[in-house]
Formats: sequence, structure tokens, C-alpha cells
Amino acid sequence: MDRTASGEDVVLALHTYEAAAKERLPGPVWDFFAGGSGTESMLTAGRDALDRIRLRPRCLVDVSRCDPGTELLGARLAAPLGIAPMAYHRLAHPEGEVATARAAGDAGALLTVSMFASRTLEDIAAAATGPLWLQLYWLRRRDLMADLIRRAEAAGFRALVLTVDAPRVAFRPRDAANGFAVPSGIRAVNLAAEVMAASHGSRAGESAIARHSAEQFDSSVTWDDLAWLHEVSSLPLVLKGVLTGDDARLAVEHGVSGLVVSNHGGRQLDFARSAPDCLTEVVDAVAGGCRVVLDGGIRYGADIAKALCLGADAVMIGRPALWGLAHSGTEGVTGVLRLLMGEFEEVMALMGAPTVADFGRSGIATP
Ligand SMILES: Cc1cc2nc3c(=O)[nH]c(=O)nc-3n(C[C@H](O)[C@H](O)[C@H](O)COP(=O)(O)O)c2cc1C
Ligand SMILES: O=C(O)C(=O)c1ccccc1
Repeated sequence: MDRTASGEDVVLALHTYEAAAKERLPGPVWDFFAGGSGTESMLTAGRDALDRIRLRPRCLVDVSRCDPGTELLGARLAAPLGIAPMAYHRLAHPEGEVATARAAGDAGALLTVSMFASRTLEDIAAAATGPLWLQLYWLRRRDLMADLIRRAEAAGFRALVLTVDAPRVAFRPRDAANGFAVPSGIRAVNLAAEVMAASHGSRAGESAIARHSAEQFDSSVTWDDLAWLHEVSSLPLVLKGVLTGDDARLAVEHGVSGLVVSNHGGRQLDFARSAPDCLTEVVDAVAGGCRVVLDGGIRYGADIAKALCLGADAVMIGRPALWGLAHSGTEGVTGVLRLLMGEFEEVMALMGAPTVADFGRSGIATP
């Protein structure tokens, strides 16, 4: 905690939440949150790419009123900011996704709920006052996917997010070393217990998350299978984990409404090109044919500005939301979102960009 001159406790930087989460959480849970795949080369790649980008401000623009508000797939947002899908929020706080949903609503941010959420879609929707998207992995059991989608539609979710960078969960050395398994009191409650069984029960030297994905994910799906999703649901479809212009073009041809350019937080393909480095290629390829969101290493308001300059419509944060949750539940997540939004509003003023439409390629320089 930082302290103001008048002695109040305030949180002035995201790393305060990170430090608190690390202190509070059991070691293997911290490792599951913080860890990456393979050599963990991708844990820093996105951050490094963002740090290399420098801002080019304009001056003598009227910034007496800056409006960070935007619209994304039909939803109003207080800023171009959302929370990326992450499994099992109850690992961070007993209220889990319900606390996260309240915070996202309070702050006016988007929340993407993981297929492996630890609270029911209905409870999450009841707590939410802002837009919700549902993330899916493609399971062998399509009947369970269809059931989940119907429930999400009934609960008012606004889009489906199919994660396409994880035909299976990659080898993550920390989870393997810890024999990480989801604790028995925490469950992916939106799916039948029998398809989740492999996620529980620790075995030395093996991650139960990886074991479960190898057993339950359908790694044979291809572009043609997207037709099935369009048949099952009329909700807009977003693909998460696209990193090339070629796939971005295919996505638009297949009726996709949005893309999340992402390295999955450094947890899937090791030695990939970083998501910020892929953004221009993807934005150019879709040529306005769908919305584009960036995630991975977003930690400052300036990162939101940089992503917008590169042509993204919005960004999502992953781990910082879990840090806020571990720090103090709803209040912590609201604190994280407001910190980033406050920084972004200041960057708007100092950049001479009073609306999100004022950010463009001329706003940045890359070496
Ligand atoms: C603990 C954890 C669980 C995650 N679970 C999922 C998931 O269920 N589905 C998914 O598409 N991505 C998942 N992700 C990836 C995030 O959606 C996101 O791409 C990434 O965390 C963004 O990077 P950041 O953490 O640096 O902000 C997970 C990430 C973490 C850290
Ligand atoms: O997507 C992930 O990164 C992840 O950790 C996860 C968790 C549970 C099931 C599948 C993947």
C-alpha cells in the first residue's frame, strides 16, 4: 500500500496488487497464474514490444474534456478496456467471477468469462451490470458446448470468444514441477463433472490442466467447423489467439466479428512473435472487416493508447485482474480497472487526443 501526504492508504500502481497477490496466494496457485510455457520466453515479449513503442504527442489541442468511452460489438464501455478470460477466479478469491463481474460493471469495462469459470454463468450475469462475453475451448463433447452457449444466450451474454491458440494446453514447467491440479473445492461449475475430472487430483511431475486438455479438447477442428458455431448461435463470434494476417483474413471470410491478438499471456506457443508486433499485420489484413482487440502485458494507461495507435479497438488485461481479486475481491478489481482508466485519461490529455478516435499510426514511433 502507498500512503498519501494526509496519511490515507491508496494504491498508486499495479505492482502493489501484484505484490499483495503473491504474498497471499499459495505458491502453486501463484505459479499457475504467473507462469508461462516452455522457456517462458513469451512472458516478457509483449511487455518488451510495448515498451519499445514511444508516443508522439500533439499540442495545443482542446483537452479540457477527454472522453475515454467507446463502443465494442454493440456494447458501451467507459474505456476501451476489458478483462480477458481466465479460468477459476475462485483460486484468487472465494467470490470468484461474481466479484470480478461486479467490478467490471462498476468500472464500465467488458468481462470475458472463461469456459472454466468457477461460478455459474447465471450467478455471474446476475452480478454484472456491464457487457459479458463467453470464452470457449472446443471440447470433444459438442453437446456440452451447445448447452453452455444456450445458457449464455439466456443469461444475456453478448458474444462468444473461441480460443484458437490452444488445441491443447502447452507444457508449463512450473505447473508440471508443482504437479498442479485444481483444488477439489473449486470447480468449473458450468460443465459436467465427468468432463472436468482430469483437472483434479495431483500427480507428481504432471500438470492436471494439461492432462485434462489433452483428454477433453478437440484438436481436430478447422475453419470449416466454425459453421457449426454459427448454426448453434447467432451471437457475434470472436477468435482469440490469431497472430497472422493470413488467419485474420480467413476469420473475416468465415463471418467472424472480432479477433483478439494474443500470445495467451505467454502460456501457449513459446518463441512466437509478440502480440503487439503482430497487431499492424492483423489490422491491415481485416481492413475494417471485424473488430480487433489486443491482450498480453497491458499494465499502463499508455499501453491502451499504443494499442489504439496500432489500430486496435480495445485491450484486455489478464493477470492484473486476478491480482486485484486476490488483493481485495470486487474492490481490488475495481481498483485495478480504475487505475488503468485514470492513467489512460491522462495520456489522452497529454497526447492531445480527447477521444479514442484521435489515436492513429501518427501517434507512435517504433524503432
Ligand atoms: C491464470 C490464467 C488463466 C487463463 N485462462 C484462460 C482461459 O480459460 N481461456 C483463455 O482463452 N485464456 C486464458 N488465459 C489467457 C488470458 O485470457 C490472456 O490471454 C492473458 O492472460 C493476457 O495476458 P496478461 O496476463 O499479461 O494480461 C489465462 C491466463 C491466466 C494468467
Ligand atoms: O488457458 C489457460 O491459460 C489456462 O491456464 C487454462 C486453465 C484451465 C483450462 C484450460 C486452460
